[in-house]
Amino acid sequence: MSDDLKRGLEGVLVAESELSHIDGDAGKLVYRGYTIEDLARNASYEEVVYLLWHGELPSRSELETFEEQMTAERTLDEDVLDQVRTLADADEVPMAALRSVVSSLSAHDDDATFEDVADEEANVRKARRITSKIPTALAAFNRLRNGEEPVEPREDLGHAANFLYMLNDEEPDEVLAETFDMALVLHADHGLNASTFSAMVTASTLSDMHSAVTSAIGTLAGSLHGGANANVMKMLKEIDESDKNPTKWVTDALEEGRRVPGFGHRVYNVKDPRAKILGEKSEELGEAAGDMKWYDYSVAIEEYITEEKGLAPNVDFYSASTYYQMGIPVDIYTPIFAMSRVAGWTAHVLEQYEDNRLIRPRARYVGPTDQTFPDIDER
Ligand SMILES: CC(=O)SCCNC(=O)CCNC(=O)[C@H](O)C(C)(C)COP(=O)(O)OP(=O)(O)OC[C@H]1O[C@@H](n2cnc3c(N)ncnc32)[C@H](O)[C@@H]1OP(=O)(O)O
Ligand SMILES: O=C([O-])CC(=O)C(=O)O
Repeated sequence: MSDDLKRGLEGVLVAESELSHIDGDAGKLVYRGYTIEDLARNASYEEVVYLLWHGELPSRSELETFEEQMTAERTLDEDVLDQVRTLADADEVPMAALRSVVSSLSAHDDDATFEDVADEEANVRKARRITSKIPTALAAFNRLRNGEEPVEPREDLGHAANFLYMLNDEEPDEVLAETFDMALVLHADHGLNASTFSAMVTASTLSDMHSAVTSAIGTLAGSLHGGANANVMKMLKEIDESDKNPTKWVTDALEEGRRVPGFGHRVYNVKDPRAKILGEKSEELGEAAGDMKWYDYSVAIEEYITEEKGLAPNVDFYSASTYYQMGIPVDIYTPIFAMSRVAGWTAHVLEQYEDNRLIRPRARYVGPTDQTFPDIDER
């Protein structure tokens, strides 16, 4: 047993996985051997989900069947919708609302059990239901907190387009639907990131799929992980409202010891390939709107931080200005990340159950030893 301390488990190999691979020096990401660039350009989110869960890309007929199965699970049970309403009325934080709702989905899932948690077919069905229902719950939550009634899912729209439709009560145009679909593809999996690892730890105790996804949502919410996308947009807006240019604002922030959201990564030593693709999308959206402000601020910050700190943008940096220009509310950026990443979480949970070993590391004890228990009146 080694006594080397690996803080944050940095670089520690804890599992074998066939799902995704990151080459942090080359800035390359693949899902099951397909490059992220190829998938972003050619695959729909549904195709990527199928790839992650079933090991290969679907044929046309397999995809049709899969899309029908996903579509059939979109509707929320009335009780769950009531819970969404209650959370919206309480003005709950969107990630917390999502965490609570996903947890309670098990109450209405016939496959939910703590008995036979590793049943693969049941787990794929549960993963399908959770993945299909998250967009409905999130769109309904956003509408209800704004005093609007939820919009029923449509069967003739894909996963991405249907979400935007339910969010806005308006069918998105092709550019918006395709951009959003691509964003979902880009966020679907990413090795053993913290939230995925969290899901795996939960599954490794032979707890169930709903618990694993609930753990993962809680983990994604933090500002060092998925929560950074909303913080990037808050920063861009703060810059816009200040009398400083982006470079000055960031210089001051760094001098105050603040971290700049959307920069740095545990695995990438170069620019995240997803940030490159999202940066292009952000630029295209700016050009289409005739307003390059958000993209220009982002580029100025990227140039400065790369030069000054040697840090490159991660996925959260350009997703922020992309979503903003699509009219998506800032505080649901991280729930949208979850809406996509649920594919990866559940795929890793399936892998974990397949070859399970309890995940249980150790801490080096540095506390006091040999203490004598004092009587309560002597403390
Ligand atoms: C989807 C995702 O989860 S992508 C990541 C999203 N998170 C963010 O964008 C938040 C900002 N980024 C960060 O906080 C970090 O880069 C992390 C958490 C992502 C990675 O952190 P780690 O691998 O633990 O690197 P670590 O925190 O040791 O940083 C190394 C050095 O770079 C600095 N650094 C890293 N990121 C940043 C940043 N965004 N702004 C300023 N300095 C930074 C650290 O201060 C540290 O400097 P030091 O050695 O002088 O103390
Ligand atoms: O891999 C990580 O540590 C964080 C990340 O980029 C992701 O989860 O997409």
